[in-house]
Order: sequence, then structure tokens, then C-alpha cells
Amino acid sequence: MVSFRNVTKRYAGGQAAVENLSLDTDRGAITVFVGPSGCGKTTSLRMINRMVEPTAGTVLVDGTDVARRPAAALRRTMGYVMQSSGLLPHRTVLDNIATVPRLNGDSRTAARRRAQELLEVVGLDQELGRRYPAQLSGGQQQRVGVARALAADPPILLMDEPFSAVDPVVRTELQRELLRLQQNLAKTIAFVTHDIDEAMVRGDKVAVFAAGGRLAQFAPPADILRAPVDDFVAAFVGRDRGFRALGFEPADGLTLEPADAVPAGSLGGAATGGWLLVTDDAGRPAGWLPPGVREPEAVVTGGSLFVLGSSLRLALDSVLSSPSGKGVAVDAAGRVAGLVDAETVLRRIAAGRSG
Ligand SMILES: Nc1ncnc2c1ncn2[C@@H]1O[C@H](COP(=O)(O)OP(=O)(O)OP(=O)(O)O)[C@@H](O)[C@H]1O
Repeated sequence: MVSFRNVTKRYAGGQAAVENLSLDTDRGAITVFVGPSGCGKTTSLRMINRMVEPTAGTVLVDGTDVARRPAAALRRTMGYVMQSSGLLPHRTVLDNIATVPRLNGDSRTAARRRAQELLEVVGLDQELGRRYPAQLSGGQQQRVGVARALAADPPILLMDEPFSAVDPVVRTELQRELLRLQQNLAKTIAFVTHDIDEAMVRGDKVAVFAAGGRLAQFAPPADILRAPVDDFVAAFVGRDRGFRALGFEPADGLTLEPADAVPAGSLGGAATGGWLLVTDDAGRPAGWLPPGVREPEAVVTGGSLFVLGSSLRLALDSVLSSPSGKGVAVDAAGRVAGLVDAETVLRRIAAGRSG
């Protein structure tokens, strides 16, 4: 859908910000541009909507050279979300979102109706529509930025570090929301970040840029983690890439041990040898009691949970983080489904490699 063909960009007097870039993004997929600061990610993104013009080469959208389309008209077919939400401070949230539909000729009423729908799509309360941007939290402003980018229903969304100004908890929430939105909207998204974890979670395909605007690798995240093309990419994706790659391996076929879990209210008759898994009344894990200790107040919490059907990374992490050394598997309702130990997960990893 978006294609770069031998694209180079040199700003006045400088060396290349982007050097001979060729890549094709997939329609309806998220393509992430990642790399250290100054390696040409933003420049590449902005050449898609002609905010920056290439020095050489061609950027194509659906096979048409973007240089042949008037820039203003081209930009209206692409939503653009940036790090600072870029909202107009003197317009209400609703009017901010309605800006592009108005430019596209929608009536004020129709544009506002569309804006109202979009508030809901991005998970914001209708009454926030009457506020001004300064009266919103950073995370809410970013959601409005996403709503505004979606307002004209463009097939392409360009996102430049859209979530980097918010705290990690809100960022994770916004990332999840974006994936959920994307499942319904199936936009073609180009997403810039310098955060490799964000790239790996978000991207259907990831373009890793190196210094000098050189594309070092362009592949699905699991492939980059498994087989980085060179030392730069290996170093950039980090030392624990082997562990992170397990996040892309489904944990099917793991044999669970039955869990002799006991509800917190019924500890009286519980055997005292070994660690004991304690649950709440609904059968959800509440923590572990160490060997010989059966007082409910001594429960040790902590330990991640392995949700059945998730990845080998979560399975192994549940083991590594468990006070008892056994990972707790839970079903979709969060109830204890069994226990898993390190040997079982490692055997499964080994079987995956040989199979
Ligand atoms: N308008 C400009 N004029 C001159 N040089 C520029 C201009 N914009 C960017 N550059 C230079 O081009 C190079 C690439 O910049 P770009 O913003 O594309 O990188 P980036 O990978 O997005 O960086 P960051 O992660 O820091 O935002 C940098 O060396 C930068 O200084």
C-alpha cells in the first residue's frame, strides 16, 4: 500500500537523513519504524504525506507517486497523530475532532455527530467533548488526537511517537486500545517509535533503522528477535531477546500438574508439608503459603499468572516469578487450572526447536 523506492533525503548541507530506503508496507497492517534518535524515522514517515519531500526516489501509495498529488488533498487521506497531541487549544474537543470532516465539506452537524461517535470509539466519555484540550489529561489528549486522525475515515494512519509523552501505565493501555481498534478498523498504519518493546508488541512488521538513515532490517518482530541480521540490530533489540521471542511462541501442549489449591477460608485441614496454593472463593489464585505455615495472613503474593492459550514467555515467567517455583495456570475466567514447572516449559521450548 505504501512503498518506498530508493528514497533518499538530504536536508540542506547535511548528510543523508534517509539513505536509499526501499520497503513496502502491507495493507491493513501496522508497520513500525524503530531505531535510535536521529536515524530518519520521522523523516521517512513525513515523506509519506509530503510534509517532507525526498531528495531522490519515489514514495507510492497504492501504486501512485505521492508527488503527483496535491499535498493538501493527499494529507486529507491520511490521519496523522504526533507525540504532542497537536490539538488546537481554543477549540473544544468535539470541534478539534470535527476539523477534517469540515474541511472535507461535511456540515457542522454531521461533522459533530461523527466526532461524537469517535469519542466513543477511542474510549472517551461524551461529556469530554465540550472541554478544551488543556482540561484533559495527557492520555485523554492522545486519545482525542487518535479520534481526530480517524475522523475522515482515512485508509492510512501515520503515527509519530504517539504515546511517548504519557506514563508507562497509560501507554500500555493506549497501545492495547490501538490494537483493539485496529482489529475493527484495519487501517494501514505506519508507526514511529524509538522504544523497541513498543515496536515488538505493536508491529506486524518492524523496520529497524540505523545511524545515517539506513534500513538495517525489515521483518516481523518474531523474526527480528530470532535472527537479527547484524550486530547493530542484535544490540538494539536487547540482550534478553531470546526470552522475549518466547512471547511469540504459543504455549500449547504444555502438560499441567493438578493444583491442590485450597480456598483461604478452609485452611484448617490442609496438609502442612510443601508450598500450598491458596485461592479465593471463586477459585482464583490468592497466593502461596510456605511449607509448615497455614495461617491465612502468611500468604505470599506475587508471581505472574500463566493464562492458558497464551505464550511460552508467560508460562516461563509464571514459573520464574512464583514464590513456590511452580507457575500457576489460570483459565480465561482467572480460575486456577493447574501448575506448571520449569522442566515442562523448557522441554516444550526444546521440542519447538527440533520440530
Ligand atoms: N528540518 C530539518 N533540517 C535539517 N536537518 C533535519 C531536519 N529534520 C531532521 N533533520 C536531521 O535528519 C536526521 C534524521 O532526523 P529524524 O527526525 O528523521 O530522525 P528520527 O529517527 O525520527 O529521530 P528522533 O527519534 O530523535 O525523533 C537527524 O540528523 C536530524 O537532525
